[in-house]
Amino acid sequence: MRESKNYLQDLNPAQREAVETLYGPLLVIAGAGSGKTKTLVCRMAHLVEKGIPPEKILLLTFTRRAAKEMIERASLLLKRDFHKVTGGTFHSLCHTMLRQYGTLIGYSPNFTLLDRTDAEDLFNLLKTSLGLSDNKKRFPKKDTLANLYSKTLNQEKSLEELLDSEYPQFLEFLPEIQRLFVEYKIYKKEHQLMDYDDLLLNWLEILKNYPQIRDEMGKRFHFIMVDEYQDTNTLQGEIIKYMASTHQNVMVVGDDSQSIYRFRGANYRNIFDFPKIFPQTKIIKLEQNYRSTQPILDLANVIIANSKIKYTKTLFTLKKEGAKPVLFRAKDEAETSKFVVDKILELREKGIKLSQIAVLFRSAYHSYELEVELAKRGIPFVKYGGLKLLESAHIKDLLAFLKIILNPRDFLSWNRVLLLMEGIGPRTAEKIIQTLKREALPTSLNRILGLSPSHELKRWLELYTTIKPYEEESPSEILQKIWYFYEPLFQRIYSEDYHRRVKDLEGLFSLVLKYKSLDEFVSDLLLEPLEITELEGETLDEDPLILSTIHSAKGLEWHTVFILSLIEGRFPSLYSLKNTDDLEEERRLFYVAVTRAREKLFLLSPLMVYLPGEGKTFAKPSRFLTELPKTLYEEVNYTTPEEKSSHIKPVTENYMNTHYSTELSSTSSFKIGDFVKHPHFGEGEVLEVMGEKIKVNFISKGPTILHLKYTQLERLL
Ligand SMILES: Nc1ncnc2c1ncn2[C@@H]1O[C@H](COP(=O)(O)OP(=O)(O)OP(=O)(O)O)[C@@H](O)[C@H]1O
Repeated sequence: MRESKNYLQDLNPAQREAVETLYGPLLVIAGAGSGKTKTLVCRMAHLVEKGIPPEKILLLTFTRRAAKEMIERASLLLKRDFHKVTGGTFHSLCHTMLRQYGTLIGYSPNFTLLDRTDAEDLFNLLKTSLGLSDNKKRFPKKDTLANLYSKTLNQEKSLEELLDSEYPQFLEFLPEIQRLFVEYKIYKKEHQLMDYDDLLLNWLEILKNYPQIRDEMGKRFHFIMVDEYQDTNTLQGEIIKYMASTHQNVMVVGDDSQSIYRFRGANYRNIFDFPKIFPQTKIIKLEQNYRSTQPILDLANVIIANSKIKYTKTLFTLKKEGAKPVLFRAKDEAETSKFVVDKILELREKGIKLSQIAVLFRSAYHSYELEVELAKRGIPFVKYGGLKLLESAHIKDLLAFLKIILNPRDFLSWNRVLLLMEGIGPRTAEKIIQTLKREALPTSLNRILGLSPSHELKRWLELYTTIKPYEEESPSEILQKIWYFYEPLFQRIYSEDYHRRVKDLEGLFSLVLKYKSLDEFVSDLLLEPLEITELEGETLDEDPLILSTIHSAKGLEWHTVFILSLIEGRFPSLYSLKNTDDLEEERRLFYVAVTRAREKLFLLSPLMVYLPGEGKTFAKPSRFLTELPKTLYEEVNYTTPEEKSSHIKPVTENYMNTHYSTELSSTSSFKIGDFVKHPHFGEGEVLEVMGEKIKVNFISKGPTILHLKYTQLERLL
């Protein structure tokens, strides 16, 4: 919805108060769909209307795209240019500031950013050089080490405490891990590298130790606004404290019930601690929801009412009418997919655009079955939240080339680049790197060429020494040159699927055209990794249906929302079941999913799912479903349109229970002597039937007791 010129009059009293409170600390607790984005946009416009120059405003958001959109909306509102507002993520702010002020702590302006996999590779490298990978087979792997390191910084826990609670099997390696972490820090500093956490840590260090920088920041950004405050981490909370210390003009907006990034270090307590850091804080709650109908909100309110710590708020709406959310418990995922696709087609016939419908899920793989069905029935869709572009090897290759152009001392990237070349293995790569460490290019050119006869190395070094990233060449010209060199290597290395991969590269080539500096291009790619779908840009006849993980659906809304796989072990996810805090986060995730729907909500919970190694297995309905009073939703039975003309019928008794028990009794009708087949253990003979349990003598593993409820056996004779 576009704001009108009389934007203040469009606001409700709470929103208006938030917009008109310009000075001092302000905490806005905004329920889902209560107009927090609208409030931020209007406040930004109001600041400028009151004479504040846009360059004095800092807007921190969860994604760069969100900041850009808000700034555009504010400028439309006042019909004024807002491009001087500084908007972006915490990481991008810190990155910009460190390029400018990093020299204070020993970093040159062209330091290199390490993404997560680079950080893991560095751990591997150091592990080998410290001799920790050879003898100690059970030493933690590189991803565990990177994860642990990041957690020690973000969770205010010592390494020992973290190991004790999460990886007790590695406690015996405490001194070695500690040493590794020290080496990791030294290496980064020596080679001008910063990982994602360093961006926050280093900027915070400068803010803490240099009062003159705090003053400078206070003058530069006289008004600070932070969106999605519930998903900031402890370091980000501290950065805000220092950035606003001279004037305290800081507004943060968030919804504690929508905090879903704990697993990445977010600390939802930040929102509760804000008034402690800024004792003058004014708190405003936004509780009127403009998005969903009352029946959807009733469900959402019950879900979150069970949360342990929260700012109590109850969402209400003036949209009282509306259909109750629908629960459908299909026989299996195939039936779920058919149901979802039939409903989507029905909605499309009623005039709802596909792009106004979203299918949400906890993990990207939950939609695989549905994707097949959609493809079969010719429904166009895009999927968000899957693989990030940066995780694909070919993009990492290209980035490595760009990174060594920007920072010749980025030896991690040198290593990747060298290993791509024919005739160069790890030992030669190491020799070349040692030479480069002693003597930079082009002086060391002949010495390096003497280390390997590889033609590709020769071609690369000749090209490398001619590229001048900080002078006349544009980022797109540089990328073209690299591609010219890399293309034959790319076709050789990825010979099986380079046709598919080349599509991502095409996207990258169109993206680079927008950039004037190579440094900015590389930093942006690393700071906000694009999803593959964002680059595909295929032209379709019709806007596609949205498939998305719930994390990627944050902040968005659709006419109709389907939520898949509401079963134990999937949603809530398996890893969360042991820990109350993780389980709480899953609940909030469910709340986020439900509150994305404007008019219609479908909850899907199949009775059986396919588990690798287990075959088809009975599924337990999600605890989030069983907690809900039955009056809040309508459970439906379903037969496909081919089977019946009226395809949805309300269920009179509890469909799930009856259906479930019939399946059970039919499976328990085995008798002694039956030959059966198990998807994992293979064939065997029934020795004993004990109620819901059965004892089978498998050819592969001998007598085994199985629980019929959780296993799938097929009778062979
Ligand atoms: N005062 C208002 N009058 C009419 N519509 C409003 C008002 N405030 C917000 N809306 C509408 O409500 C919807 C939700 O608003 P918005 O996206 O700003 O919510 P949000 O708080 O950011 O949601 P969430 O946190 O759930 O993502 C939008 O369509 C917006 O235009």
